[in-house]
Amino acid sequence: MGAFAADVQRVTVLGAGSWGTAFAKVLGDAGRDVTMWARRESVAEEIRGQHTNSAYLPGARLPERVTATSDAAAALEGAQAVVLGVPSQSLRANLTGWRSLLPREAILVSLAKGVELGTLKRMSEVIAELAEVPPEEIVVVSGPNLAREIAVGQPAAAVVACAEHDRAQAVQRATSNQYFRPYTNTDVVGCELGGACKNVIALSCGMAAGMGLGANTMATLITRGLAEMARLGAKLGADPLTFAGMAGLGDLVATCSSPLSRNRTFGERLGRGETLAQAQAAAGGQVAEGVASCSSIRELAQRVGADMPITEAMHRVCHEGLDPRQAGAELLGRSPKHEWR
Ligand SMILES: NC(=O)C1=CN([C@@H]2O[C@H](COP(=O)(O)OP(=O)(O)OC[C@H]3O[C@@H](n4cnc5c(N)ncnc54)[C@H](OP(=O)(O)O)[C@@H]3O)[C@@H](O)[C@H]2O)C=CC1
Ligand SMILES: O=C(CO)COP(=O)(O)O
Repeated sequence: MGAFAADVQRVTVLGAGSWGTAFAKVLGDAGRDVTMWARRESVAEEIRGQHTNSAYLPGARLPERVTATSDAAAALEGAQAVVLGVPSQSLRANLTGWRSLLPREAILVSLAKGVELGTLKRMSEVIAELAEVPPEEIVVVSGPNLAREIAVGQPAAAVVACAEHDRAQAVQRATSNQYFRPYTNTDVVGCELGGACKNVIALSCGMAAGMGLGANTMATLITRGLAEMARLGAKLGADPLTFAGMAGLGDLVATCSSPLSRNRTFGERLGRGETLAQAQAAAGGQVAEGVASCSSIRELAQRVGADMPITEAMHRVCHEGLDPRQAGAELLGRSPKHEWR
């Protein structure tokens, strides 16, 4: 029997946005007792009193066993697992405030899909650094999990990754329910890179859609996006198979094709000719992780010598003012090459 054979019953979810809230519902529907931390007391009050989070997940109802507070210390008391559900670029600042409150034995779970600007760290690396625990102990959840679909109980699968397999299994048990099927994996690097990179590829697919382009272009971007994330993964020690799984191809297909994706929608606006500021304003404060991650992933790729032309193009469109049409022309104008070499 592994160290985590006993069930995790009390879970804290830090972050009450789209995915933090939908994930709390997944846990509640799996029979766990969940306390959420919301940055705004009004959101916590609505979750406590009405079991809804109407700003983020209209139409969804949370189980009775999910409650919320805006007091992080109260939320974290007695937690057996702590789920980090805030955006990637704010994780360090948030965790700096929470680190002294984390129960020592709690399993730490990351939901965030991004690479930190500046440090170029994956989210599990940021968590391990601030919580002062070995990186092998951090659990990552990733996969094709558009929050609004999960929140109304539409069936989906995910991957729960941790180098220590019994920790992944404990989180797998805590999140398995009638509509959510988590698989385990020990390749944390691959799962995190898949989740972060697909947001950048979703931006490119949205951009293509905004320019009126069709299925062939989408399939090309998804397939070549998969090739470039796998190249980065190979340089960083990921298992190539991971990219064919939930956190790679699975999440690419969902995010690149769904109008519910914030990254795809953001790209679509750029493709229609809106500026970065206009697209940001239209997002209404909700995070499109690919906008920051295209820069951090590009830098990581340069550091390890991985060729990532779509990511490079997205960085130049988002942050250097390159016209999306010109980006497309430049991608097509690259010198001919073999599909894999
Ligand atoms: N949405 C989805 O379908 C999925 C998202 N993810 C990933 O989960 C992570 C969280 O995303 P998601 O829940 O969708 O994000 P949202 O933008 O929907 O919500 C972010 C949440 O974090 C809070 N927050 C705390 N500190 C900050 C800060 N400094 N800046 C911004 N927000 C802050 C927000 O509070 P407030 O409400 O007060 O702004 C809000 O509760 C991301 O990395 C995302 O890629 C993964 C799978 C699915
Ligand atoms: O990660 C997601 C689906 O798996 C959510 O994607 P968006 O952040 O683009 O909405």
